[in-house]
Amino acid sequence: MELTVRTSGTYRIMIERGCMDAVGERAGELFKPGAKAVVISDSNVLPLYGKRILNSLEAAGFSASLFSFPAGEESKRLSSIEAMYAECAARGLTRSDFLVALGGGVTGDMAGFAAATFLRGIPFIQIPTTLLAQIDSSVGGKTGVDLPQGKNLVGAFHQPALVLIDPDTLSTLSPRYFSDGMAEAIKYGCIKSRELFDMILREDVSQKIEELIFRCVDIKREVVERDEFDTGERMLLNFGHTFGHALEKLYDFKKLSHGEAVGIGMVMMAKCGESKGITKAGTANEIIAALEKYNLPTKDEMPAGRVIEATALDKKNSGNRISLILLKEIGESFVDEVFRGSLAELTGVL
Ligand SMILES: NC(=O)c1ccc[n+]([C@@H]2O[C@H](COP(=O)([O-])OP(=O)(O)OC[C@H]3O[C@@H](n4cnc5c(N)ncnc54)[C@H](O)[C@@H]3O)[C@@H](O)[C@H]2O)c1
Ligand SMILES: O=C(O)C(=O)C[C@@H](O)[C@H](O)[C@H](O)COP(=O)(O)O
Ligand SMILES: [Zn+2]
Repeated sequence: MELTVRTSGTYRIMIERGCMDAVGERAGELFKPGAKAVVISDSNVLPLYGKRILNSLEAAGFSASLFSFPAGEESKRLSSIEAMYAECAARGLTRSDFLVALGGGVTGDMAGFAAATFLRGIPFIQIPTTLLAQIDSSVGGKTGVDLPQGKNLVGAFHQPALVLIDPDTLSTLSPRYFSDGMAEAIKYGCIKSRELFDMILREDVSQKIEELIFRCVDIKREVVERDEFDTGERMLLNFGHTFGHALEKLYDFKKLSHGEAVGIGMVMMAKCGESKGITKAGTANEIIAALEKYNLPTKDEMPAGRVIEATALDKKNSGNRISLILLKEIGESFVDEVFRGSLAELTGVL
């Protein structure tokens, strides 16, 4: 299966078992013979797949090397980017060379940010190896890192030159991180497709993984093509993230994974919408059922007041107003800008 994304950069997304071994050949269509490549991966993924990527790039005539950082969200910080710059400089990368992000969303977001900023921008390829990265983070060009003050507070838009999605890599992924990706899949159903939501809720998605990836990525492609720089419709992809990101930050990026936090955030937002009569009654319970099917948490003990307070640095704030992503019902979402002060009245609902 294949898709093309037409944004500030136009690029192909391939969804095919084993396609990571074709990275050299595919890169050969984009970069000059002999170009240098630094493959960026984390300490779990590099030993699993690093050599295959290196072999494929070298067989195609590229001069490739591997760079890894300690796995986990806690590594998604500026000091890791500095280490990546040092590696790029040590290898003498120029603007005709490229990076390869091999791993989950943490790897993709950071390698993408290093690529966006080293020499003011060099190209990069995404080879996502988690379900979350395959259905969401590898596409659309949001790159960046967390700060202790909040999630993804530093970053850049930088589209990849190519995305190679190899569903075979999911065979080594832990059940926790498979579930993590399912939270973002549930998000796509919530914001854009009742049919996708029903498939996720009622069918065995492990038997239809390519279809699931294709459907999610195709939704993301459509949204990002219409609003690459996140000024309107793209904010819908942030459903569940306002409270989700706040929770991740409140636990110092340690307790909850991104998907777990977003799942809780989606339930909270659906409850807010129901309490205001905006969201169809019963929607929060439908989301809870979908999350439970994939062993995801549906609530957290963090006091609602603290969660609301921690949304102060959310990027959807503008002056004293914040854009919330709400559902009319499963499959239909919209952006609603409200006064931040009005969030306080939600504490009783959450
Ligand atoms: N840029 C975007 O549009 C976007 C979208 C969604 C999420 N994100 C970001 O993505 C990050 C979460 O991504 P994630 O859930 O992939 O986390 P992750 O990159 O930390 O990967 C999760 C864990 O799985 C391991 N792993 C990865 N692939 C594996 C494989 N095939 N086999 C065995 N282990 C493997 C990793 O080493 C890690 O321990 C968050 O920082 C989030 O903010 C970005
Ligand atoms: O691509 C987008 O746009 C998204 O919002 C996708 C989200 O799933 C993802 O978590 C993204 O990194 C959130 O971005 P942020 O702008 O809220 O930091
Ligand atoms: Zn997300």
